[in-house]
Amino acid sequence: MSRKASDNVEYTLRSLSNLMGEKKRRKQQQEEAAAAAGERSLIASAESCTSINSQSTGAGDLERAARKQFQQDVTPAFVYVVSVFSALGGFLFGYDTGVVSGAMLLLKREMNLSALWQELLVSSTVGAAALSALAGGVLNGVLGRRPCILMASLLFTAGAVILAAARDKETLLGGRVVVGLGIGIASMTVPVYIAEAAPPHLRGRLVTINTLFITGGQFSAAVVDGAFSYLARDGWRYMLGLSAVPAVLQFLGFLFLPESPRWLIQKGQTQKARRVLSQIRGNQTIDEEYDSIKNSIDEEEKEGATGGPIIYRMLIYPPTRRALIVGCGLQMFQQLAGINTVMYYSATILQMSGVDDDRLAIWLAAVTAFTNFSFTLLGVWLVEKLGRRKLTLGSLTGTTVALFVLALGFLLSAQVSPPVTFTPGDPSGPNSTCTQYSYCNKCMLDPNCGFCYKKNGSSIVDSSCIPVNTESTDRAAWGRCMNETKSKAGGSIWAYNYCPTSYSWTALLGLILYLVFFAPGMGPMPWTVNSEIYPLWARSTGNACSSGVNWICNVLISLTFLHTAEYLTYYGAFFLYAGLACVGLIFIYGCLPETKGKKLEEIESLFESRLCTCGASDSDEGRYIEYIRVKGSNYHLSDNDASDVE
Ligand SMILES: O[C@H]1[C@H](O)[C@@H](O)[C@H](O)[C@@H](O)[C@H]1O
Repeated sequence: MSRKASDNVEYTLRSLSNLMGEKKRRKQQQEEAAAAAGERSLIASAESCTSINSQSTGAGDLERAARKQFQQDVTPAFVYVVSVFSALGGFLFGYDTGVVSGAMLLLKREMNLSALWQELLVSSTVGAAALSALAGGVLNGVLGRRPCILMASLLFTAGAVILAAARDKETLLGGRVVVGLGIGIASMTVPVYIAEAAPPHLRGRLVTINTLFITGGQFSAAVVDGAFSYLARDGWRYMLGLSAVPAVLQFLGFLFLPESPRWLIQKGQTQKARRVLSQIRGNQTIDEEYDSIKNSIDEEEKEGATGGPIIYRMLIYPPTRRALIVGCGLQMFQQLAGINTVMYYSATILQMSGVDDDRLAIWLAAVTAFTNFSFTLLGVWLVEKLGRRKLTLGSLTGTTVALFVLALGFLLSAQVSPPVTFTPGDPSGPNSTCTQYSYCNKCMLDPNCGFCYKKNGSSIVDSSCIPVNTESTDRAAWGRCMNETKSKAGGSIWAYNYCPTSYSWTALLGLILYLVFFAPGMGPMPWTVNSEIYPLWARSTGNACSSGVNWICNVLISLTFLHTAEYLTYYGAFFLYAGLACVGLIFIYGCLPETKGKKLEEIESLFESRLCTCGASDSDEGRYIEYIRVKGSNYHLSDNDASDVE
């Protein structure tokens, strides 16, 4: 800022302080008293005051200048360091869930893995993550956030070492379970830790960075998969073992990073909490924030004296019960909208669209992961501009449309599905089911069969339906497509899981649209919103439950996709996801309140009215409360009302 400009700001800030005058101080005293009795009244006063504020443009300018000044000196670099080191947990979550698909291509050959073992290696991680996310609630409450993050990084490191050194499939399974335990704990702890350390005006952005790291981890995994796929032997050891690097980095970083100040206050370690809070707030006075956290904890303790397990107390207390329903609902709809099916089957979708080279498909899958990553970046930018509610609603609307486009793509492809024109003799006997199908779409829906064809220009010739090789779906059990080498100039092409048609590009369009819309909102918001909607006493348990729901629905959707497609066909499955996304849209429209800019201690009041009327309060922009600091003194933005400026 130039000297002149900064003088101006100083001048306006000084005038603003003067304007506040005696009346301001009196009002502050009243507010402190009100704060001790609960902070509800602040919201009401903010509602009325903001409308008066908007009448005075001059006051608006002053506010803006003051806010700018405030934001400049409240965001010390340390809070970013804390967030980035925590978000390495998100990176490992993404890397370890993403890397397995590429590693599997090599592993299944080298270790001769059956389909059951392949499925076990993929889903054991997700299953273990579901269990440890649920258990993470207790661990977080008892041990604190920092030991849980340290524990997760140790598990990630141990898992990576076990996997890289594995000699048999049983050890691989053990390693995948250890990694899954780390993922579950990290997925529920990291967002909570960041939310508790962040200042309110940056909280959404910093927590969303964690999801950026998740999708960044998935993208890095895709690149590593691509690079090591050229290594015929032991490539998978590097793919699976490389995650030890960020895991060790996180472990070392967290040896020096502090515990969450809110957890420390809750456990009565107030001196330490003060030290940590001033460390992460840099040059700012922390008294107001400290008192507000302390008051709300004292109040919670008085109210929560009823005893019993936390989950029981959450369920009998309406605001936390509602928050839990909203949090779990968001996580459930994130998975029911099919993100991991789309990511997992992106290779198939790409092949459908005419990519018939394996290597190219692997690299294009990296492009898909990159789209997910780069549009999550858009979410990081939008979350503090649009707010959580608008971002989630916009994102899910687009995602639903994309799912319909995907479904239509599969439907059109099925309708113009190429016929079987060539029926070679089956060496195992004449009655193989595959050779009895007369169209590709029937053939592709049978998991035991694949479509083998040649291309003459753009038309499909010499097409047959052949049983798939029991060891690898990459080739036919016998005949022209037995060899994995693909198409190349006039050769035969093996299509497993898809049919080549001229409408295949609609599926590619659907895929791109899906990621563009899903990534900025539905990807990160369930994690972000869950990190902020529970009061402190219920935060670990609430996040444990909602993360558990996320992982359980993840297993459910990815494991049932193939069967769903078999019963309902591919387009039927995507129509089903689109339908579920519509239900999610209604739920979010009705039930998700806006939490942008609010202090964690204020958010509970958003769930005080009946469930699914909270969405309505979003239009009430007057509920927005912001604290700004002018020349070292804290004051409430709503104090700048007409009577102060007269
Ligand atoms: O928020 C994340 C992200 O969207 C990932 O891409 C997805 O794989 C995860 O399941 C989800 O929880």
